[in-house]
Amino acid sequence: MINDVERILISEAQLAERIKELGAQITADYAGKEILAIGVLRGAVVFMADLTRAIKVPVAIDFMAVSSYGAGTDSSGVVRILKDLDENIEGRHLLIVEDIIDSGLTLTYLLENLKSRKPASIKLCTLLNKPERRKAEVQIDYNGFTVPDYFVVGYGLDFAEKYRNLPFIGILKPEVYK
Ligand SMILES: O=P(O)(O)OC[C@H]1O[C@H](OP(=O)(O)OP(=O)(O)O)[C@H](O)[C@@H]1O
Ligand code: HPA
Repeated sequence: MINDVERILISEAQLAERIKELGAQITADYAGKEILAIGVLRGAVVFMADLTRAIKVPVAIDFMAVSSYGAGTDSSGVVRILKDLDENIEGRHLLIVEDIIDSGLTLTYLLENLKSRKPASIKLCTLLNKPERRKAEVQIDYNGFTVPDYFVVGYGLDFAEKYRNLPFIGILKPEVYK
C-alpha cells in the first residue's frame, strides 16, 4: 500500500497539530452550548474521531452516508443519501464534519437538506479544502488545510475504497489510478 504513494502531503504530526488547533477554536466558539457533530461517511470517520476528542464542550455524534464518487476520481454530481441521521436535529447546533470539499456538490446538497429540518445553527468543518475544483460555492467555517488539485488519499480518504487507513495524507503515483 505504502509503495503506491508518490509523496506525503500532510504528515501525521501536522494533522495532529492542526486538529488540536481546530478543537480549541471550536471549543471557544461553542462555549456554553452542546454540539451535534454530523460525520459524513465514510471518509470523515478518522478525522471525526480525532476532532471530537479535541473539543471540550459536550459533543453528540451522528452520521450520514452520501455518495457521489463511486470508484472514480471525479464527482458524478448526483448525490445519493445512503444512510440518514438517527437523531432529530431540530433546534440543535450542528457541526458537519467532512474529510474534503472538492467540487462542493456533496455539501451543497447536504446543507440544503439539513437546513430544511430547522436546526438552531449549522457550521461546517472540513479537514481538507480543494478550491481549484469548486463547482458550487460552499461556506467553510473551519478549514484544516487547503490542498492543491491532486487526488489525495489517507486519513479516511480513499481511492476505490483503499488507503483510508494510511495515517497521513498522501498523493498516489499516477500509474495507480490511470
Ligand atoms: O466536494 P465534492 O466534490 O462533492 O467531494 C467531497 C465528497 O467526496 C468524498 O466522498 P465520497 O463520495 O468519495 O465517499 P466516501 O466519503 O465514502 O469516500 C468526500 O468524503 C466528500 O464527502
Ligand atoms: O482528492 C480526493 N481524494 C479522495 N476522495 C475524494 N473525494 C473528493 N476528492 C477526493
